[in-house]
Amino acid sequence: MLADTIAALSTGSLPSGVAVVRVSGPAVREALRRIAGDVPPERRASLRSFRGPDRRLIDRGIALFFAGPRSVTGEDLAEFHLHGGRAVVAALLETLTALPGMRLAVAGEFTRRAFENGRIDLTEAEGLADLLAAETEGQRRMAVAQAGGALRAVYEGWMQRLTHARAMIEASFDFADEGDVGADVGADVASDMRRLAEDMRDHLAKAGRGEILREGYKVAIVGAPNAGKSSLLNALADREVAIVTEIPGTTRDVIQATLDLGGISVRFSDTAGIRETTDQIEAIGVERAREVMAAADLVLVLVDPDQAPGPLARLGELLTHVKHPMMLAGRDEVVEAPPPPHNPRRQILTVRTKTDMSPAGLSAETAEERNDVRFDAAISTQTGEGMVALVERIATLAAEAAGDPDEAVPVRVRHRELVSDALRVLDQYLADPSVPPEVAAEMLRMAGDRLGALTGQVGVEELLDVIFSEFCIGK
Ligand SMILES: Nc1nc2c(c(=O)[nH]1)N(C=O)[C@@H](CNc1ccc(C(=O)N[C@@H](CCC(=O)O)C(=O)O)cc1)CN2
Ligand SMILES: Nc1nc2c(ncn2[C@@H]2O[C@H](COP(=O)(O)OP(=O)(O)OP(=O)(O)O)[C@@H](O)[C@H]2O)c(=O)[nH]1
Ligand SMILES: [Mg+2]
Repeated sequence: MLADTIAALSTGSLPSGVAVVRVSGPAVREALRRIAGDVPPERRASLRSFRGPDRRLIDRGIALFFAGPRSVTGEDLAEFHLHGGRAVVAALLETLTALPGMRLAVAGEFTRRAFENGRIDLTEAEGLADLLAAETEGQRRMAVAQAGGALRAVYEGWMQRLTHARAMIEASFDFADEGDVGADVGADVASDMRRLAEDMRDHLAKAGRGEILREGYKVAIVGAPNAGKSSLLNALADREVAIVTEIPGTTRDVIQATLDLGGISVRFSDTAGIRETTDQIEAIGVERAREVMAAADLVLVLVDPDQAPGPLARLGELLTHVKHPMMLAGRDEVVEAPPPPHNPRRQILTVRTKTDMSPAGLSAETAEERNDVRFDAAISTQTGEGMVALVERIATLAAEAAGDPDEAVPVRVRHRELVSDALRVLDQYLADPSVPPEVAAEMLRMAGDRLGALTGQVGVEELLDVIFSEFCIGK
């Protein structure tokens, strides 16, 4: 596969000001000679006429040549910078793919070659994928750190410690008959492995933060029908995402809008008003609201204090629901379906809505009295009152939950699972470090293999297609 030379448009959709076509592999020099007339000096922008097989001019543009292994892919690599017209790019790609050994690249293939040639490890490749997908400053910072080797450094550091420990143990059983070296080595090794297990536990404790940065901080907007949930979503998104009417039970599905709050992607979900209902469609909506609530990082519980205090209109009762999302009101039994994974970091903010409508007499205190719970915020989507304060509050909570984007934390489920696997084996060893040295060494090898799978050194062949297909063509 690496024998092929690959070509692709690496810049965005056409037409564009300039388009960059990248070519990587053994036929690069020949392609440059045929199309640009010569192999330009390495790593220098050179103006050339690009010509087709008939020697006719395709375009005049910039050619760049990177000799392997000093290139992104580790192979000979050329870039053709041309005018970004559809026919211009099509003519160049046609000329290129007509050359022997040349074909179009598949998605992620340049990056995959960088990996296969040892230029980057798997966590760096994942970081690049995230960098291309980054939409907020937090996502960009996290991805650029990971693409630059922040996670790789952590995992390779751990692997080195495991390898060192194993070497010490293996040396001890080679020289076991030369006095009591073995016992001392065992104690030293066990104490460093205990520290390593702690480092892994700290790292795992931060997994949620990476996932929040990468996938977004999830905010559920819940409350009784007509509380003003969809109005809040629309006000936040600054457009009519959800239908708003004065009829209770308007929203039946989960409606989402994503905002960039201080560099963190925050995903708001508007939900169906929670109440007992015989309407089958609405009931499904209520069920979905519970699921969204359970998985959220933050639940905004909205209450319109003027609303007739019917079932679940009172905040106290509603909160019981929010805290136990899978329990149905007025029923003792838990819903049959297995509860969705309950987010342990979940926070709750109570929000009083429609402050513009409250009769003059209904002070905040009275509103709280009526609802037997105090409100964290009070808003009117009509006048905008309280909106800035609420958004700031959410932004602060999101920033706290996401933590420092520059710190190397596990960002994918894959990272969390493999580190957990490694830690499990290590803990097993630590539970009884006095096992025979052969067994101890084998356990440490197993833990190291799990980390090797993280960086792509060990048994990940099946995974590679999945990871690299995430990229666009030309990357
Ligand atoms: N035109 C262009 N811009 C681009 C890229 C590209 O491929 N082409 N990149 C695509 O991702 C990024 C830059 N990444 C790059 C990473 C390494 C090397 C490189 O030549 N590395 C060699 C030499 C290092 C040196 O001399 O400092 C090496 O690592 O050995 C080039 C670009 C973003 N901008
Ligand atoms: N005066 C005033 N009316 C509001 C405010 N927010 C919402 N409303 C009105 O309250 C009614 C219900 O608003 P929605 O946003 O649809 O309420 P909801 O919670 O999404 O309702 P369901 O989807 O039925 O659960 C509509 O008539 C809105 O115009 C507000 O801040 N002030
Ligand atoms: Mg609604």
